[in-house]
Amino acid sequence: MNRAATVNEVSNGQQQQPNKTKPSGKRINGLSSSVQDIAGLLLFCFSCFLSLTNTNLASYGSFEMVQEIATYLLDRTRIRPQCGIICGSGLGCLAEQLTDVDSFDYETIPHFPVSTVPGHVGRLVFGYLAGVPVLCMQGRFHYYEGYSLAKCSMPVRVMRLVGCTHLIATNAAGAINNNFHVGDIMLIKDHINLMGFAGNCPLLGPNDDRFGPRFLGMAKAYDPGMLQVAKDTAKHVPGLGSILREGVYCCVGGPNFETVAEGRLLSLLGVDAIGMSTVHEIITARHCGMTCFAFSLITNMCTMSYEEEEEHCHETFVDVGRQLEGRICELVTRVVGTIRSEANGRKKE
Ligand SMILES: O=P(O)(O)O[C@@H]1C[C@H](O)[C@@H](CO)O1
Ligand SMILES: Nc1nc2[nH]cnc2c(=O)[nH]1
Repeated sequence: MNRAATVNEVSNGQQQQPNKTKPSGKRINGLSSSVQDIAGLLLFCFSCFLSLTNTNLASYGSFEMVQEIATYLLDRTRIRPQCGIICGSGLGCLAEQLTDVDSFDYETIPHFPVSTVPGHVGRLVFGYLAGVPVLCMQGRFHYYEGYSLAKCSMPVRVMRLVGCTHLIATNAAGAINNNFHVGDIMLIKDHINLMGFAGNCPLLGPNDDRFGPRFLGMAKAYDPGMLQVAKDTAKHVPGLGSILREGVYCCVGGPNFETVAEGRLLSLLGVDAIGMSTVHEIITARHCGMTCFAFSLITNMCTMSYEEEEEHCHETFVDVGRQLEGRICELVTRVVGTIRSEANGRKKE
């Protein structure tokens, strides 16, 4: 049995020891057999709960499984992407910019989860943006949909195995920073992995060195070069400079939005915007050596006082994305364009 198969079997709970229940009818510590039966039943329920919880947290997608998905896709398209793009809520328009596309609905791809959130179409789109071969995830997976963080981020490993060296992740987020406005674009310069603080991480479980190292530095998670390109782009795209911000993103599990106390706490921690994605995707991408760039579309202001009206509505968030389509597409196209020049530069060396 190979190591990756072991990872998977452990995560699916199939290799666990069967419960060793005590034979009923005997007296232990003076307890009657019916009390013991109830205690045994409770123990059984508790261990089922634990194993379910573990399945939800543990790793998903052995190297072989991810490779099978990559091969399935590469056998069906001639495009060899250099950059993966993840479209956040209301940002699916990015995929519509691609030319010469080959699309795959998630349902048709082996081992792929399905999208359950409105505004996340559920399609992988291969194509060209600014002449660069790219792979767009038109719809991502969130922890609150019931997927483990490893499963949410598994497509990033697929991107890597089909050849992507770069990742651009986008999301919809609520602003904590009160200098921000709805409709701003926040370039992510760093993140706080709050779920990781509680021991939940996409890299949980045995490490497969074919993906990346066991221990991973995250100090340069967001590539300073790509960040600079984005800032420079703002000088050339009308209406972009005035809405471009930079800040720290934090992912919470969701699907509920934050309480006032939670918003205030995250503000104290140095968070500028809160969302429900991206962090685990970036960790997974950095683990397999990808260069990362990410931004948040500010769709709402987080409710920071009890006097404020709470105005959080997913459908409205999706509309904010539609209104800014032009500038967002221009930003992403220009950033992707530099990947082509980078690759050409390397060829000439
Ligand atoms: O996929 P993203 O992170 O853009 O989605 C955000 C977080 C929730 O899924 C949703 C809330 O409206 O938008
Ligand atoms: N957690 C969280 N996610 C969001 N996604 C879009 N807006 C928000 C928000 O206010 N909070």
